[in-house]
Amino acid sequence: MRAVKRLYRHNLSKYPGPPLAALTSWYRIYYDIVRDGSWSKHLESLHETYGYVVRVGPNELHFSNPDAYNDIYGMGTRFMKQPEMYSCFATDKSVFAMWDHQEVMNRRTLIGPFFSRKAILNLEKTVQGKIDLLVSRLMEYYHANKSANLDLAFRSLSLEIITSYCFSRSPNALDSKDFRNEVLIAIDHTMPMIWVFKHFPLIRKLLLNVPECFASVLKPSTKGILEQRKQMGTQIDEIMKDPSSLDNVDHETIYHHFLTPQPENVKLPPITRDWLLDEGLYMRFAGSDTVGNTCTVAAYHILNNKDVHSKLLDSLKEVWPDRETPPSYEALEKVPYLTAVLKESLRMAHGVVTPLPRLVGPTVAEIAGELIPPGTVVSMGATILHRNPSIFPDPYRFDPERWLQPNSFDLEKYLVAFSKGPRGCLGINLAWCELYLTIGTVFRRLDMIPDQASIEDISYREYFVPVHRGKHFHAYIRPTSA
Ligand code: HEM
Repeated sequence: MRAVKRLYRHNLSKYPGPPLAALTSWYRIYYDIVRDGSWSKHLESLHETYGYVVRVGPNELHFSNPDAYNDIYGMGTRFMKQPEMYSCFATDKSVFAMWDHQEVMNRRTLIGPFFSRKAILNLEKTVQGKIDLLVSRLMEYYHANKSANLDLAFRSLSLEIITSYCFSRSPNALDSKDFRNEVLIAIDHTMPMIWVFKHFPLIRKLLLNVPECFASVLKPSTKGILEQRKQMGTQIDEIMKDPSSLDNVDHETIYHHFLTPQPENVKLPPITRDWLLDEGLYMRFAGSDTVGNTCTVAAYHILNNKDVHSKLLDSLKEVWPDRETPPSYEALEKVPYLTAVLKESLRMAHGVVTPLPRLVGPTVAEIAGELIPPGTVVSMGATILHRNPSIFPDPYRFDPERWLQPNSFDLEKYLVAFSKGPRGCLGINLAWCELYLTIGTVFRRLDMIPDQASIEDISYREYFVPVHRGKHFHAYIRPTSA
């Protein structure tokens, strides 16, 4: 009876899609868990078969029409994030997982100045210092005549930057042997669990409440989450016990902002350990692999395309003639070819690969010309937009020139790696700063040669963010000649 209702008498019955998807959420579970992070790939084939709007779950629609992206995520939208998806990161109290619109706006206002362009410009020297350290670590591979794992190297760098900035602590990620830092290993073990957490929330609850003495006997994929919480919890305990300890750090941290007393009319939850822990864990996750992945994808394509590589180096030399004297971040931002390379890297890396689910309501919403009933989960994946051949011809080709044409400005609205609107990326200024300084510095100072590279090295499984598995992209390192 329920099956008949879902198929024929549901308010989404008129939308095309596989009947099994309309009947049960096990359809999605199969692609998330059994086919191990392959949902967004599958969505591409569903759109080829069923058109621009597909019923992909009993209560869920996915769109591929470019206009839909703005209707779902753009400025002025107020759709709630789908709780089932956002709770699976086990950071329920973070701004990322919150859904009350006003509360989110208050929280974003509180932390916004910490990630403003002004704050990031003040941070430039710190970021450049960490990148210089990465370059000198990579030079050790030159002296040892060994190839370096660039995936881990870039992720170690972004982890180091975000941890130093947000918490004024260093995980010493760039000092770890072969960049195998324990936080990165914990993230790698944790990410595949998100689909289990999403579809089976009871497992998440049980796991997070497991006594520490049992944590050591859990398998690595679950132990990593608990370890991460424990490490960050220790710092928060110290701060909550003695807030004046924050006076001794050399720059502001996220805690300085979160612990600032707010006017009474600003609706914010009381400061608790759980809140600070969830914010901290999410910030570290949001700020590390996203930037690291984009750098890896950039490096892979630059090094596998001689023309792009030499044009990039020539354009960098114009603003950076003396190898030992780096220009400022603001000077690098003005190098058109570097900017084009970074935009193309963001397009190919996507940022977040899982379509970001939003809940329509409280009234009917118009999305790409369709009237969608309240309670429907809607989404449109960035991969679908970034690979749309009518917007980005030959979409699998890394082609920075597409961003340098007279009408390239029109393309900007289709680059959605940072998403858009009221829930767009909060760390976007920091991300751009890291991308300019990292790719600028690494390619001005180092000449790299891929080590038996294939596109497989940057192919990914989808665990919300892309996780590059298998061999990882390696390259031999040598200094540039001048
Ligand atoms: C290349 C780098 C980055 C990319 C591509 C990226 C992408 C994104 C995307 C797509 C979202 C929306 C997620 C959603 O709606 O569920 C997001 C949100 C967010 N990002 Fe980033 N991000 C990057 C770097 C950073 C950095 C460095 C930080 C610093 C901590 C950061 C902090 C955040 C936060 C806090 C949110 C949640 C905002 C909210 O829900 O209101 N991101 N990011």
